[in-house]
Parts: sequence; C-alpha cells; structure tokens
Amino acid sequence: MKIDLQNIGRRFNREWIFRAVNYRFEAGKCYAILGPNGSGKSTLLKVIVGNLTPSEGSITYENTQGTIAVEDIFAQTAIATPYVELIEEFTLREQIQFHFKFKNYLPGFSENSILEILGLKQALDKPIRFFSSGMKQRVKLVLACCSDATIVLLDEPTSNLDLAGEAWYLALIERTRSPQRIFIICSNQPKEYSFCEHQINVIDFKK
Ligand SMILES: Nc1ncnc2c1ncn2[C@@H]1O[C@H](COP(=O)(O)OP(=O)(O)OP(=O)(O)O)[C@@H](O)[C@H]1O
Repeated sequence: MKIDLQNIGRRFNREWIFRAVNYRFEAGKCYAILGPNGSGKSTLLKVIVGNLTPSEGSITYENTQGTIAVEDIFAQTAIATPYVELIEEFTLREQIQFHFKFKNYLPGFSENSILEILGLKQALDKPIRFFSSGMKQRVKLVLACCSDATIVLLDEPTSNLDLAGEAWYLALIERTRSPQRIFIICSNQPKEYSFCEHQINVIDFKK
C-alpha cells in the first residue's frame, strides 16, 4: 500500500489549515503527524483517509493490485480517534461483535484474543456507558489495531490512559504492526510516537 499526497491543501472558509503537502506513506512504516493544538493534525488525518476532501491537490492510493478509489479506501482503514465514539448502549461483547460485522479480524486475532489483550473479560457483559474513559480508549485502540486494515490511524492514542495503559498501547502496536501496514499517529506527546520512523509537522505546511 502507498498513499501519495500531491500538493494537498485544506481550508475552512478563508483560513488555510495547511498547503502544499507533498508526501508518500508506505507500507511497513509508522508515521507521526505532529503539531500543537489546533494546528490541523486531525484535519490532515481526515483528508488522508478520505473523510474530508482536500481543497486543492490530489491523493492516490495504490496497492499491489493497482489504484484504489478514494470512496473505497474506507475498507482498507481502521481508525481510533476522540471523535469516533463507541456505542454506549452496547455491552463490550456486542461492541466487539458489531465492529467485526464490518471489518475482518487481523489474521491471527479473534474475539477471545482481543478480550485477552484488553484484560476486560470480567466486563464482557457490562454496557460501554459504564466503562471508565481509559477502558473505552483501550477498546477503541484494540478494535482499530486488530482489524484487518492496511492503514491504521490513531489520533491522540494515549488520551485517558494511565502509565500502565501507555505501556499496553506500545505493546499493542508492537504486536500488530507488520510489513503490510501503515500506522499514522496524530500526536503532540513523544511517548505516543517514539516508535515512528517518520514525522510530519503540520506547522511546516502553513502558508
Ligand atoms: N469543520 C470545521 N469547520 C471550520 N473550522 C474547522 C473545522 N474543523 C477544524 N477546524 C479548524 O481547523 C483547525 C485545525 O483543527 P484540528 O482539529 O485539525 O487541529 P489539531 O491539530 O488536531 O488539534 P488538537 O491537537 O487540539 O486535536 C482549527 O483552527 C479548527 O478550529
């Protein structure tokens, strides 16, 4: 998988959030999108994954079979962000089963192994609305990382996680990264992206 950004820009009304982004994301690598609060990290992430159209420039997605249309790229992506919520009325079991009606498990993973990784077997029948914010964050991360998607996008992945949760997150990445996958982490905390070989600072694309 390759994602090519060619001269990408995005604006809201008259304000350009970023311009002239030329960048290539390649399978097997991990990328960090950096920048202070409000600089445009989440906006860039949404553009990369086709949730927002760029105001200028173009994006191409390509795998070994050829070019993938932007409207089909959702099938290749898994995302964990503060703005995509879990379904509060579901129990943990229902949330996992619902998610995997739409996505396949990453090869080698199953409902049981996900529960084992989460360490929340005792909460299997508890509604998500009674989960702590850290428990919810773990669920979001595990659903994204353990889905069979070639592009994994994590926005502020350790928000609401304690020290043990941060170590758990790093172990989850280690366990699920592969030569076929692209990880893109939006962050302003080095502990969240220390494993990323490449960094993109949104501030470099302000004009
Ligand atoms: N739908 C929208 N309409 C208008 N402006 C928007 C919209 N979405 C984002 N913005 C603006 O774009 C800028 C970048 O926002 P964005 O959420 O991408 O920043 P961020 O770097 O992810 O911030 P944070 O670190 O706080 O999450 C902000 O000024 C924000 O107000």
